[in-house]
Amino acid sequence: MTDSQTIAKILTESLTYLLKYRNQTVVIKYGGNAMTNDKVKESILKDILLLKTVGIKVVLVHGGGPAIAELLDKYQVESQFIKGLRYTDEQTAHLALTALAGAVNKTLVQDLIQLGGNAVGISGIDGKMIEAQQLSDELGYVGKITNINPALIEQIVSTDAIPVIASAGIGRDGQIYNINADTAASRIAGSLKAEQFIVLSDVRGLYADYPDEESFIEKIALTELSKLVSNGKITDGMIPKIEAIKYAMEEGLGRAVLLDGRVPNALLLELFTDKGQGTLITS
Ligand SMILES: Nc1ncnc2c1ncn2[C@@H]1O[C@H](COP(=O)(O)OP(=O)(O)O)[C@@H](O)[C@H]1O
Ligand SMILES: CC(=O)N[C@@H](CCC(=O)OP(=O)(O)O)C(=O)O
Repeated sequence: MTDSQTIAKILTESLTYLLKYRNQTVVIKYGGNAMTNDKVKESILKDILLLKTVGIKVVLVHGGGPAIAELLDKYQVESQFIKGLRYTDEQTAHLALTALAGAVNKTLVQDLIQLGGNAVGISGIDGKMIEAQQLSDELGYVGKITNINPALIEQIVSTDAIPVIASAGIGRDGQIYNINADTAASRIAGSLKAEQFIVLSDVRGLYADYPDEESFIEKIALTELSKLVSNGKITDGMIPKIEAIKYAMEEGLGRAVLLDGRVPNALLLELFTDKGQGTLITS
């Protein structure tokens, strides 16, 4: 078969999937660790643009842990994580917002536009999209999400632009909170009643005994997941991801996928082929 015949065959075969996902909402959480390599980032953003171009309602929610860490370092502010969440004092809250809603958010928008698409960058503060209150005294200004107002996201989705959302929240009193991006993304996916929630990270997916390759999990149901959590097999940054997915599933989310953003075209392979790539979590 010639190259062009192969391309035509692939396009024809993808028709089933294109029809399946057209007009469906797909929320993608893009973690900061899968942003640090420019090639990986370009591949992810190209996939996201392709999804939008074929009529999928794509919503991008991003983190930026490494960018926050870099800014904190610059200002010599020490940072510590408690169960995967960053202790956030006033200065940390300010710098986290500066990094996430500033450079990270706007660079993603810039990149999507440079690649030929369109995007609108906002944070959870805009339009009171993510309402929050203090999660605990222990964590300072880390927010617990009390409500999601999805109207602004829906408005952007109805245009040619992809909403690019930085995780931050606002209290009733106007206090700004630092919100873990996995939590923000899963709650947004739940509130939009998304058909797919995809978490892009720098790990292949979920392991029953991380990092033992043999223990990689292709598919797991929510009930089994709870057992892994209580057995202490999920640690660090994986804790908020799993907690977030569990919560969103209790709210009605049907399935979520933990995907390795470092794999070229991971999103296309996941959505447009039979063979899933990462770990599929079902409700
Ligand atoms: N059971 C597990 N399976 C997979 N990863 C795990 C597990 N437990 C802990 N982790 C850690 O969670 C990390 C992913 O979370 P994180 O670094 O916060 O990603 P991101 O910045 O993309 O949100 C992995 O790189 C791994 O070190
Ligand atoms: C409360 C809390 O931990 N907030 C996170 C927000 C960014 C984030 O979640 O970024 P990743 O997705 O890259 O990890 C933080 O300060 O790092």
